[in-house]
Amino acid sequence: MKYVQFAENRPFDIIMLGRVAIDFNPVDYYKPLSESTTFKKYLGGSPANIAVGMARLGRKVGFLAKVSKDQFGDFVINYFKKEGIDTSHISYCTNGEKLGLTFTEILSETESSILMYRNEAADLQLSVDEIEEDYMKQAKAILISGTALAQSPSREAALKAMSLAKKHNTVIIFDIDYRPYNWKNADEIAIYYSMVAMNSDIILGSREEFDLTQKLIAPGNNDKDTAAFWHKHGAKIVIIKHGKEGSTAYTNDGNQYGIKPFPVKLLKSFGGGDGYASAFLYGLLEGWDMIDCLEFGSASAALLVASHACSEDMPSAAKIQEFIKECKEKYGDMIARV
Ligand SMILES: Nc1ncnc2c1ncn2[C@@H]1O[C@H](COP(=O)(O)OP(=O)(O)OP(=O)(O)O)[C@@H](O)[C@H]1O
Ligand SMILES: O=C(O)C[C@@H](O)[C@H](O)C(=O)CO
Repeated sequence: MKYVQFAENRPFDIIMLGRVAIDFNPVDYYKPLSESTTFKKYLGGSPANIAVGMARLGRKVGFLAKVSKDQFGDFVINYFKKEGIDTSHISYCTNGEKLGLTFTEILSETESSILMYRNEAADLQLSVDEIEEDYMKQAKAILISGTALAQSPSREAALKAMSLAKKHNTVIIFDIDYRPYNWKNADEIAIYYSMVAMNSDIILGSREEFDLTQKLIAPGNNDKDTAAFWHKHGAKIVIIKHGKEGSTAYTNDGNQYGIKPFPVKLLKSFGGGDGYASAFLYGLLEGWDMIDCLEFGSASAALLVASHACSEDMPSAAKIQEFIKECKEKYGDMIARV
């Protein structure tokens, strides 16, 4: 075992559970959203973007979700199919719930934000009935996105998937992925985030996301204490991201590995985390050393924050390799060992 033990001979490398949405990113950017008139439509939602990223890196990906029974729901299913993602466990909502819509505001070369419409969101309608034990044991890993925990019935569906994954030694990855919409209060966030983090092999989040997760059980931790806390509770890899300051992976053998971001011209501040997760997990499944997984993740993240889309611009392995090579030639070694 290098860092985590992936079960061999399973048809799926990873199954994602959580948010699927539609992104509308402005074509006429560098102005407030209130003034933008033209948008480009993309598949969106963090786990959906990660699914596309990993599929483009050649991994076999499945997805557990509900989508709206309309043209946008069809768009998601067709897009996933085109990318080679298994849609056998994606079903349509039956009570008129709609896919969430996300509008990106790109104000300037350094400032961007998102505006989400997620009332009665389709992805939060996933229920325990849709989590089949047989599907969970067909995957090497499952990724649970934190937004799936924001409301029932998706909350219980995520917890059921986690329990079944545990039963079948499917590696559990928790991407905290905090989005304020749909949560009621900070205690609720802390209760459900910590429940999943306690059972996860790999936890990915920003400092703010770890603070939210630990609010009730280990408040006020710094990064090292945070990692030690989750290692004590069973996590094997804890990744703490600090946006353009870079990120650090803490492994449960007591080592830590830091990576700086690759220099790029930022277009939007969203999607970096999704590029990072998909390329990092790809490296881990390939059995690479931690620092190489981080480098790949950081490079994909940089390509994503420099791009217009979060899903459509997910790079191939060759593109990431080429980008790393070019950056190293221009700027020297990116690896910040800490
Ligand atoms: N300005 C930047 N230039 C290059 N890389 C960046 C920049 N900002 C972020 N990144 C990369 O993206 C990674 C993830 O960013 P961040 O810490 O904001 O995660 P996140 O909140 O999960 O992102 P997301 O908005 O996708 O959910 C960073 O660790 C870094 O590698
Ligand atoms: O759904 C979101 O959180 C915002 C989207 O713009 C984007 O697709 C994303 O998920 C980035 O993490």
